[in-house]
Amino acid sequence: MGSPLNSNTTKSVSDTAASHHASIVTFLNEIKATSFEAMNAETPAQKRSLSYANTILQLFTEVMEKKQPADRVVGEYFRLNKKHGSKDRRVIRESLFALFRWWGWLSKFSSQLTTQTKPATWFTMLTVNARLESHSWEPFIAAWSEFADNEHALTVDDDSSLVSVTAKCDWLASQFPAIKFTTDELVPEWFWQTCPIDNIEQRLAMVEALSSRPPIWARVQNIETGEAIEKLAKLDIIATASEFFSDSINLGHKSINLNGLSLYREGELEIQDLGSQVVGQICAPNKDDNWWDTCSGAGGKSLQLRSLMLQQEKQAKGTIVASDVRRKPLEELAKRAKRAGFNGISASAWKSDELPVPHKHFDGVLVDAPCSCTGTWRRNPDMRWIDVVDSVNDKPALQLDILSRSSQGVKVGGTLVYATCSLSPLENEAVVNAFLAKHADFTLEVTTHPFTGEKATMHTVLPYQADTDGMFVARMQRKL
Ligand SMILES: C[S@@+](CC[C@H](N)C(=O)[O-])C[C@H]1O[C@@H](n2cnc3c(N)ncnc32)[C@H](O)[C@@H]1O
Repeated sequence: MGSPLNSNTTKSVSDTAASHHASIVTFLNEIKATSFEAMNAETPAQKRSLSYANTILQLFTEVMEKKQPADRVVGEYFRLNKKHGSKDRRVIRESLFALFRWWGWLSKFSSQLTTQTKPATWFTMLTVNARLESHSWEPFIAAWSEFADNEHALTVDDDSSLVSVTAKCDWLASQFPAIKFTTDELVPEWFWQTCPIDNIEQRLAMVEALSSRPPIWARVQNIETGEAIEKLAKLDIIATASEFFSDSINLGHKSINLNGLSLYREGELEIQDLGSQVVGQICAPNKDDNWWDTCSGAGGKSLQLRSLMLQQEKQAKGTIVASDVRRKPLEELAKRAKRAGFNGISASAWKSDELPVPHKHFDGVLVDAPCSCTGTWRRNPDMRWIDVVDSVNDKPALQLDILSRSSQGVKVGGTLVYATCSLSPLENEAVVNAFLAKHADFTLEVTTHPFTGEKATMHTVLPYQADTDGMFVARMQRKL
């Protein structure tokens, strides 16, 4: 990766992004103000496609205007609107998330399709969106295309030809020759400012990964991985073992009702992205170690650390203290630990700047710091359009503060691990280097990147290396 640019440049990018966002919200509200009833819907498919178009518009506008996560907005909508069946939900949900995935291109229509009315532009967006994703609800796509009243049919001869972002970009250019499209613009410009990648191939691989969904990754606990795969197969869930960690499985892309799985209810399966699992593997706790997970949230990594101890010995004496400034996630961790039947995990909330644990006490301290979460954009494509450059720039001071305070818990000879799910060197290498500059008693250790085999002191797990979220991890040791 290159080095992030200076604050003047990011300020001008930030101003441009804010004014673009405001004009998009105005555009969406203008469409909302017009009535789709004026469209001449005759067939049942046309009527239903209008209703979908309207719902998707309401939800999309709400996410963009209120800057609230799409998952929360759509979840609340379906909670309040029980009329939708499972097919309706699928069309609405998948179209909505896809709009965010391709918004870097689709948003251009708002200002550059000047020959269309605004509602017709919305139908063009929905049609192109469905084509880019190769969605299968053809009667509704055909209806959207008719309402769009386009000079082009917006069809794809062979869906299998649109497999890469480059192919999609070429198809789009062929449909709209007057508009210029590039693959870089599928993520906001500020991403490239804060996560600069000079190498063109790596840049394209990053866009490709951020424009597709990763599979559901899970960790198997208490039982053998093969046994878990067999139990899932009996329920028609095809799971495959990961080639990297013996307790990891890939559950594919279909959503799963976890509470319907006895494997999950009995604590033998925990959902955890494979990239996130790298962090526990780099911590590599010994069976009788005492670890402190200082930003535990609901404890995804606390559970992993304990599981790694128990894999070494069923009666492993090791312990984990989990801390967070929020109480609710710690309560959730207690439930998950109970479900797994894990003893040895306790909670101690941060209530002030004072350590909630003894000084120089722990064999290992994990700081999974709050961050911009750019590494999780594959799962939350909306975040790239509702977050701003400050979501990166605001974090390093807090991250350094948490890392410095947490480091006091490490005993001499003990391990300190810093991790984020950010792809930005500002939140990663720069924070570790700033910490080391003030803490001569800590030194970096060389570790091996599990996916690439590279040996280095700091690793960024890139989403395209093993079809995961992005993560950063660095391991240090206290010398004095
Ligand atoms: C990246 S998330 C942790 C995810 C978690 N470790 C997991 O594996 O599921 C960061 C966590 O840091 C917590 N946090 C935010 N500010 C904090 C602070 N000043 N001190 C400690 N934790 C903080 C947040 O509440 C959040 O749960």
